[in-house]
Amino acid sequence: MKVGVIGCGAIANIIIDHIQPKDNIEFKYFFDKDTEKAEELTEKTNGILCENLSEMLNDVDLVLEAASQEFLKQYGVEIVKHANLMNMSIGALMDEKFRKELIQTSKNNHTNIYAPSGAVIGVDGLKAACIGEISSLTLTTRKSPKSLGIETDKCETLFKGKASEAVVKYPKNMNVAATLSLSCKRDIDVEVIVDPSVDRNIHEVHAIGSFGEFKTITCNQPIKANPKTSELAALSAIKKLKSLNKQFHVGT
Ligand SMILES: NC(=O)C1=CN([C@@H]2O[C@H](COP(=O)(O)OP(=O)(O)OC[C@H]3O[C@@H](n4cnc5c(N)ncnc54)[C@H](OP(=O)(O)O)[C@@H]3O)[C@@H](O)[C@H]2O)C=CC1
Ligand SMILES: O=C([O-])CC(=O)C(=O)O
Repeated sequence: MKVGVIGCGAIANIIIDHIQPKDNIEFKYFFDKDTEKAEELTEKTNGILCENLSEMLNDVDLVLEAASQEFLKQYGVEIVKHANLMNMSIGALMDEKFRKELIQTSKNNHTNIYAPSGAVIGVDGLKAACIGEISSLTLTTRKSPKSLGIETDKCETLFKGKASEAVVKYPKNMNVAATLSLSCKRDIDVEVIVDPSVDRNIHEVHAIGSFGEFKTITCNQPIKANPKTSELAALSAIKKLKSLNKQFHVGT
């Protein structure tokens, strides 16, 4: 599988460091608006540096988007006309008009869109549970001021509302709210808490439905290069990428 990478920051670096020759995944093209970051990955992989997206589109099986919601909204539809898409900035897909256009275009062009579970556990169980009725589904995210990009010494709720609003207000911190929402086709209830006493990115999910009830707490190790982002997000993409070459699939 030949892959083009858009966004050569924290997630892309972890992914590339973990993929081995036996995985049969070739990271070939790299683009980032920060050219130095793209150059670093190009050198590391002996790949090709791109000045724009179109330079890679006709020669890749899959584009890995690890850039931003803004990029995905602007170029996602163009990508799925040519190649499969793995997108990390899933918050962009809470925009229904964009999501429908993206999915319809991928259908028309026989390409696929993969959104890894990202920085939250339990998406597998939630997808299964949603076959039945879900009566309540909430996400409480607790992050340090550094992770949220603010300065404060007070622990307080910064936001309470729907996932669709959270991904707009916190585009670099609340993609998990979109993953949970889209995995069960509802705009879930979200609370964002800034807590100076934590050094992890913590996501608590509480689901109640006809299946029963579950509570999960993911205490994520932030990535040093970008404390907004948790290591698990990159690891979930690695697992998903590797699964695309496999015949045996465990879990939903
Ligand atoms: N699904 C999930 O659970 C999670 C998703 N994410 C999301 O994944 C994405 C990548 O995260 P991460 O690797 O930590 O981010 P980083 O900021 O470390 O890396 C992203 C890189 O992409 C570049 N970039 C941003 N917008 C564009 C654009 N329009 N065109 C070209 N390059 C662009 C950035 O440049 P610059 O720095 O100059 O903006 C940066 O170099 C983010 O959107 C993040 O919010 C993160 C964590 C969890
Ligand atoms: O990495 C995390 O903990 C979550 C995150 O940034 C996001 O959902 O965008």
